[in-house]
Amino acid sequence: METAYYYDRLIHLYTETRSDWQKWHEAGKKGLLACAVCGEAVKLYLGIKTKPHFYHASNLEACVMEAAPAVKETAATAEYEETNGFRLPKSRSISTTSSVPELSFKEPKIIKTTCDTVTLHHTDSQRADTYLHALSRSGVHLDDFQSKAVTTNDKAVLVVAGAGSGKTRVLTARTAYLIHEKEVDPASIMLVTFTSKAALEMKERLMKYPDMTKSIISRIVSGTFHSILYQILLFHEPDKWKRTNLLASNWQKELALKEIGTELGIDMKDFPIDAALQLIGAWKNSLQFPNEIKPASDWEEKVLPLYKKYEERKHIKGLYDFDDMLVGGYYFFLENPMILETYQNRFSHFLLDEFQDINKVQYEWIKLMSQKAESVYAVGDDDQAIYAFRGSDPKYLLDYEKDFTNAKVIYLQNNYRSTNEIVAAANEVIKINKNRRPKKMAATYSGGNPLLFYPYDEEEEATMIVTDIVEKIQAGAEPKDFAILFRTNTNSRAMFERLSSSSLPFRLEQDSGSFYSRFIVRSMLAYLKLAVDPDDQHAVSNLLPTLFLKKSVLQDLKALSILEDCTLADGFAKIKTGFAFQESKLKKMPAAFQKLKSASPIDAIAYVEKELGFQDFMKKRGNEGNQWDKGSDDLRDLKVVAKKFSTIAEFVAYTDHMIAMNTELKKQYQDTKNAITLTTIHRAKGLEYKTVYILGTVDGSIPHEYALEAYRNSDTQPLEEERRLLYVSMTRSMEKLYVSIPMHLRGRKAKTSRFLNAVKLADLPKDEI
Ligand SMILES: Nc1ncnc2c1ncn2[C@@H]1O[C@H](COP(=O)(O)OP(=O)(O)OP(=O)(O)O)[C@@H](O)[C@H]1O
Repeated sequence: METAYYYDRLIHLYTETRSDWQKWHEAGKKGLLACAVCGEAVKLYLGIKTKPHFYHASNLEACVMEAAPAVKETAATAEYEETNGFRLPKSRSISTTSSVPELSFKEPKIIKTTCDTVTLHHTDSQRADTYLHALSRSGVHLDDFQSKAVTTNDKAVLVVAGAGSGKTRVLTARTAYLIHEKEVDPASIMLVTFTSKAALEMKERLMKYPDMTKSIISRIVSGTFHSILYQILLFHEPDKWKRTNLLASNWQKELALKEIGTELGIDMKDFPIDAALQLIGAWKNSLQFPNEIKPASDWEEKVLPLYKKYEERKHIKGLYDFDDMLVGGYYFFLENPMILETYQNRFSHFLLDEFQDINKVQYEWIKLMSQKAESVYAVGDDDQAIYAFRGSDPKYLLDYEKDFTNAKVIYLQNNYRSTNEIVAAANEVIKINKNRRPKKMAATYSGGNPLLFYPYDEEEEATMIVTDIVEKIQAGAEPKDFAILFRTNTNSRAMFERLSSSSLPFRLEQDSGSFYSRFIVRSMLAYLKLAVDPDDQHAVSNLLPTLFLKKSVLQDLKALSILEDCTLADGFAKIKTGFAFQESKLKKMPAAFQKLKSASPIDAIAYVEKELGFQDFMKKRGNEGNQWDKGSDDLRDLKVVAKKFSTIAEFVAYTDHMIAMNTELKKQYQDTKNAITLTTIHRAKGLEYKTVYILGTVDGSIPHEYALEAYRNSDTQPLEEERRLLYVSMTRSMEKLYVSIPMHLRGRKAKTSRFLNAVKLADLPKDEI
């Protein structure tokens, strides 16, 4: 059915405003839609594959579309007119006979792949080595590439392990092989992993290998660069590196930077400290020290003095952070050649995981340590290098043969994780990158094609995904089978909200707080909150910076409200700042709050923006900060939500509820193993899921706007890293991959990610709908 009653208005799906579908979907859930034939409650179906339609919640076959009356009345369009400072929607009549609007439902497409684009590499059961025989008998099968990688005798080896090619298997088998077949003392093996979890996982896997014992495994030196170096430093310089001197938490570093910034006269309120710390970390990991840096942008210029003082402060106070473990460790060995020699003599075999994400200090340290080693064995995938912003550099993997003479490079090109169709599509995307080792992954089994779908915007995207997950769970899937991947935390807002209002268990893997607590968002919401509650102190303190007023004005307002018996909102008119222009602006505030009270949230936001100086504030403050998050994006995102509400009271109550849910749900599902994963692509690295959804695959999101900006300035590296991010996200999927291409993002028309130009599309086969 394509028609239904919304209250007493007859609506038609394919002749009315496309942007209303989400509103109607929600109305259906609240029982506000009725069948145009029988009057029974109906809902609006918004899923990925099947065309949207109204359906009876109780009986699917109850009425047929033909019986529905024709739509005659007028419908709102996306056009607006200005009245008294508010933007109000203009009405325009349409009829059922009008042509289908531009934004009708866009059918999903599949990524077309031909089976001969990838050929399966054959595996070989002939094992020359006794230990590999034993491994095979115990269930650890290795293909030809893997066997070759495990048994190589070369001194410097680079295993280029494509996505899902079993690098963990190879690393663990290689470790066991060295011990059992080559009789290497486990204590002379150093196994470096990207995370402590990976080190633990490898030890657990090793336990299942033939002739492995706990005591053998415990003698292997394994862990992250940080943990290994820290143990060494703690052993040699226990006082300097004692635990109590560590700035272990982010908040400790943030506090230090905040104090330094204030000392330097920088306004640190809402300064993006996390991004500054990230840049400082990247500099340190690339062994760039404050006096040598030539800032390459305004942002770098801003952070450089903070970096300098931050280092000085730690030095004076005898403190250190995680990056110091690496830099300190490297210089410790440079300055103590005798100790260096002891370690060089001790470690004969270095095994290095995730080599594509190694940074300069780690690399230099390994080169130093391994000068006398029998083998340096690096495993990584240049197509999965995604940590440049932290100082990692794939060039070490790309230039391996230049740095390690006579290095042998072995490729693992069988992907055991994903279907042929997913692997082929991912190959097509990544092969456009120039800065890579050419390779082509081959899959080991076939399945369904990856699918592209086209929601109207991020709201509809979230709804479609939830519908799809619910259907799959009803058909037997489990919540843990699903991952929803997004580029940056702000891309997860709508998805988080939709999952929160469903009963699906999900885990949000992110550190940042709620979208509604972000600087620009809470500043704008402060106006709306004061319109609803003129005595909301919290709102006043969030609003003051937008009017360029000091924090202390809150105290003045409180005093005024008592002395003059008025609300805090009315008090604005009586504030004395000493600047005539500012005071005359403040005088208008109480009337403005009154006006806002009766406006719809979207009109109210437009009014605050244009009439109350918020746009000026945004220009001066909102876009401050780093290249990833922009205040203007947040405001546009807020408008997308605002459109869904007709009163400010409802809207602000919703935002408060979402802030509470952010904390609540994090706690609720923290330990639930069987939950949907909602995570950034970065955090999904190394993981695999049966079904993966990629959100917002449009230009400006993937690739991120900062990479496009760099590209416009002739720097292609960030764009290549963004392409790798798409590759990593595609290859997390084992069986089903859904790529979402919203037609609008943050209220603006969006364009399909340029990365998808590399794939060929076809219609979804009828039997798959
Ligand atoms: N020879 C093999 N035969 C069958 N399955 C294998 C083989 N090698 C690896 N696998 C399986 O393939 C999957 C992918 O392996 P693994 O997670 O080690 O890949 P990876 O190289 O680390 O992937 P990525 O780099 O994409 O995270 C795992 O489920 C693993 O058990």
